[in-house]
Amino acid sequence: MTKAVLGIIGGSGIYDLPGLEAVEEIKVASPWGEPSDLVRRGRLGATDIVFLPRHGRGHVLGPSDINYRANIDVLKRMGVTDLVSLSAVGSFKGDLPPGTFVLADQFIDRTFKREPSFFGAGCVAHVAFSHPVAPLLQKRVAAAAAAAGIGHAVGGTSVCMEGPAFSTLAESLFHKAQGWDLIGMTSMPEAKLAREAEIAYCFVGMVTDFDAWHEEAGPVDVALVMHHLNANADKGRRLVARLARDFPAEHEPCPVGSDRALEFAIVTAKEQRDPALLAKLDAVAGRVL
Ligand SMILES: CSC[C@H]1O[C@H](OP(=O)(O)O)[C@H](O)[C@@H]1O
Ligand SMILES: Nc1ncnc2[nH]cnc12
Repeated sequence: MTKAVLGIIGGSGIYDLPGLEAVEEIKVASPWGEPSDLVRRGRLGATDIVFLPRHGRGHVLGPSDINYRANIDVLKRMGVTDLVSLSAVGSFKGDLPPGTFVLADQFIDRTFKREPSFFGAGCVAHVAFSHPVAPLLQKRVAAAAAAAGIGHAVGGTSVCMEGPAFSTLAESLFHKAQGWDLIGMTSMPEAKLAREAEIAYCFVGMVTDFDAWHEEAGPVDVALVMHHLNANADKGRRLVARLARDFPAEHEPCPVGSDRALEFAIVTAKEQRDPALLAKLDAVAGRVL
């Protein structure tokens, strides 16, 4: 029996959660470096919430500057069992227009400048990741979106680019031609690291634009993103409030194994493991080390 703690990562436009009660701001130290900001712990009704703005307050970090490992590590240290990631995304589908919340459940990783794992030389691990999103958490988020009257779609593939520049027209047409649904800059390696930390993960892509492919809408720029971001941010906060209302007190075991991903993942022989790396893994992998 594990007490559920709901983590929320706020993306562009979501730097706080105004409804949070009994809020404490906590500087959580991480052996993985500096997280994006102080974490804010509080309650929404009966649910414990831990909030972290991905880009930091004032949006000081770009997508390649974020220390994704430190962010996931501090959320784990705060007891987060279930994590909802809010993210502004572009859409490749005419029927997923700006304002739609898309609960994508597959990712394509096209990043190349980020640390993708807590593990490596001295403690090698390979987690299963065929189903990166936790279905029960996703079901709860979808139910909350429906109850809050937020237009949403369940399922889809989101490609994560390095950025920070948006895509060229050729890249956008290429991504669209693959049949992918969304594009963003932050789902990777966030979702991979959440899996390594045995945290159930649900991605909410809040559509702000049609990237560069749409002839009438014209190519994406920050002004367009910001225009839709503010309305999306209010809906994102409403979604979290509705989700927290009925969130179970106990973490629900994940049918795809998000919460026990390390059970058989570590392959380095016990006597060969590097004590310095093991010390850094205390929160993420303490359960199995
Ligand atoms: C401000 S537009 C591009 C920026 O917005 C998205 O951020 P997030 O995923 O944190 O909402 C996108 O990934 C880029 O980082
Ligand atoms: N079109 C786009 N490409 C990448 N990241 C985004 N975030 C919001 N819109 C985006």
